[in-house]
Amino acid sequence: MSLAPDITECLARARTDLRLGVPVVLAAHGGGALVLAAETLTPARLAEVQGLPGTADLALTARRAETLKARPYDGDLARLPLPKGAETSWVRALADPADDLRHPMKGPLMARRDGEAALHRIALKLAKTARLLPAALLLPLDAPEAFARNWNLTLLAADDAALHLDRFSPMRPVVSARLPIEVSEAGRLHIFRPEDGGEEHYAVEIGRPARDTPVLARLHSACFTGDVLGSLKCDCGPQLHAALAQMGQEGAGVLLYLNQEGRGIGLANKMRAYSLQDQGFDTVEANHRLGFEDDERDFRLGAELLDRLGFSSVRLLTNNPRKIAMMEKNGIDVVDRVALKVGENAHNRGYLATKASKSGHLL
Ligand SMILES: Nc1nc2c(ncn2[C@@H]2O[C@H](COP(=O)(O)OP(=O)(O)OP(=O)(O)O)[C@@H](O)[C@H]2O)c(=O)[nH]1
Ligand SMILES: [Zn+2]
Repeated sequence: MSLAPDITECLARARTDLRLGVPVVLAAHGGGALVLAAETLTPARLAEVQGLPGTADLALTARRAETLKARPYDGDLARLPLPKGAETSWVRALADPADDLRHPMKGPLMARRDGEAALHRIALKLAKTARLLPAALLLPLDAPEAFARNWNLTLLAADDAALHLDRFSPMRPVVSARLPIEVSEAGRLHIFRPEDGGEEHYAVEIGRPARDTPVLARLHSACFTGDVLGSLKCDCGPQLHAALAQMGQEGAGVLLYLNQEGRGIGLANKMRAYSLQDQGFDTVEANHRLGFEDDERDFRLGAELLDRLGFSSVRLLTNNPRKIAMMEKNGIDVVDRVALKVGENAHNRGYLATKASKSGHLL
């Protein structure tokens, strides 16, 4: 047992560093890279990078690259060499689609074909899991360990980082307590905390659901705008309340409140997507223009929490077939799908139609 942080803990530190604008260092066999998140890049740090030997690359996801008409030669990402004397505004304009329509001509952008993209891939995953824009600046380093030590930067072994970024973090129960709520006086709230320092997630148990029969269950992804503010742009608020009400009526159920805001891109990025939707893009196109996939959520989480609570089979309240498939794949038997069609209005009609036509939601 060592007092030093392990790779999971170093990854958590790295995410915090990137959110602050502090660079991190990736070490690979025979070299490495300095990584800075595009969203938090400052002119001072960019100038430091430009004063170092070598040329930095801006790594963008293939989704963002396609919008910018840059070739994603690496398949899932593109590497764009930082032009000499480029300012943070160049990086920002490529990373953030806010001004795409006002200033469409950003290119021609010549993506790199030579060299390796493994470190760039790790950097983009780090930026995504830090809930930042998925774009990062990488400068090759000959001696990453010495560089990190010299500048007091978080150092990550690239192989370990790649492995752990794809791994699902175990969830630990923290506490549970009685919580009488409107739909049922017999409510109980459980708090779970992931070992990787990520967001906590919650489970609301209604009544005393038996563990040996299928439980009425809802996997609800956090939506601050819908759940709390009553936003009319989506159906989340009405779905949350209808699910709880049905559990109250039946006297038993479990609602998982998963902190995967904005289908896993975070609230700031969701608001960026809303801003793009005001420019005429639908919910899926907006995610793509930002550089994200349609849905960045990991539903292994829901299965893990149900398992932790002792449930192995559910009647799932959802219109999303992916949720059903992920439950089945991860050992939870979905004996029934219970449709949850509530809250359609003039503002969210297009959004619901897009979810049905592009994301396969059941009507
Ligand atoms: N990125 C993005 N996320 C959105 C948008 N509108 C709503 N969301 C998020 O979408 C998620 C909706 O989650 P769920 O309620 O689980 O909905 P679902 O996947 O459609 O599945 P069911 O409701 O079970 O049918 C929440 O995390 C919302 O914050 C949007 O336009 N863009
Ligand atoms: Zn919502």
